[in-house]
Amino acid sequence: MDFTGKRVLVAGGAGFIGTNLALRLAREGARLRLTIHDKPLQAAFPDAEVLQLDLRKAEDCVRAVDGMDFVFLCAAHTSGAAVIRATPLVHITPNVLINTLLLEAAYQARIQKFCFISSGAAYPPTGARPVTEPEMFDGDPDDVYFPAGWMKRYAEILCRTYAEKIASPMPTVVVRPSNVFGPYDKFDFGVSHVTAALLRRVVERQSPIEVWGTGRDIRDVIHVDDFIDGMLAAFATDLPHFAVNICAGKGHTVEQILQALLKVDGYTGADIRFDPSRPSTIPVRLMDNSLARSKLGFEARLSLEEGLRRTIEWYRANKMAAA
Ligand SMILES: C[C@H]1O[C@H](OP(=O)(O)OP(=O)(O)OC[C@H]2O[C@@H](n3cnc4c(=O)[nH]c(N)nc43)[C@H](O)[C@@H]2O)[C@@H](O)[C@@H](O)C1=O
Repeated sequence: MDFTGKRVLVAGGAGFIGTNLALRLAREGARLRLTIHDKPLQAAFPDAEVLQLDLRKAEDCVRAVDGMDFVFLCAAHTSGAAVIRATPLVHITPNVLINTLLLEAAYQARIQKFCFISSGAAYPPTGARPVTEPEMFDGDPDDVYFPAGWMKRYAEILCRTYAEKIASPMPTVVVRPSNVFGPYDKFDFGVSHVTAALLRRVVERQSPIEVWGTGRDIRDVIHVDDFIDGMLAAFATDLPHFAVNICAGKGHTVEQILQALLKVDGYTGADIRFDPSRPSTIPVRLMDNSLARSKLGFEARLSLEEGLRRTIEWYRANKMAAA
């Protein structure tokens, strides 16, 4: 898809996905508008228009979308296992407000296409079988993701509503990521996801290396560059509504992710301590990537090791250097 000269809103331009997406779209010649809320941009965007807004307010959503061709909703309250376990509701009200108000504002502003980032965590549990797209509503999400899962599901239903169920519809794309990692992720242990947390412990040569849970939880992890490729491929389809898994299509235990990090970074003889008393979430989450392969020709290119190597390099240059 040619973004040259297109007016593109990246809502949540200071976040992990938003920063990576905006960097890509800037390279592709888009005329960017980025919204920020309470944190500054993480990267330099000399040609972008930057608006500081509170997308939980309808009038700010109206300002955000005004004059745009395309909208990517990357603004969201997200965090890892610790927050999900301790305070599962913190992700509900703000996200419900942002999702509903920005969709409505985009529809009223006659935006050409809207992209929503859902989550693989919204699916019902399928055990060791990779979950496919039609299964999203086949039962409740896993209990630990019941609140956040239904919040994502309702936003997906709204995306379908605006695209298929009303007059003058607005095309919408829903991408369902697995566990994304890479540059500009959150590396603060209290809120970070597993890959970022373990990467930081390895790079900082912590000893012992603490791992929450048993290390046997299984996740599909995907580097953010691959995720952005998949998201933009999904955005380029000419379907009125399309929902697709963007994932690597294979699983690794938490212990395997840690071992890969140790190997890539040359940390030998690490003293690893698994702590089952620390928060864990879903034991296994695998996602099927065949729809993305067949419909979009998308497949993640980076191996786990290469994705980790690039992220470690970025972390050293940007986070360690700044500390
Ligand atoms: C896609 C999906 O991704 C996320 O869901 P998650 O995979 O459940 O979250 P996570 O990455 O925090 O944990 C994965 C597993 O890893 C174990 N683990 C070990 N050691 C650490 C550790 O140090 N930190 C963390 N956070 N986890 C650790 C931890 O015990 C857990 O069992 C959400 O953002 C969700 O909102 C979402 O959409």
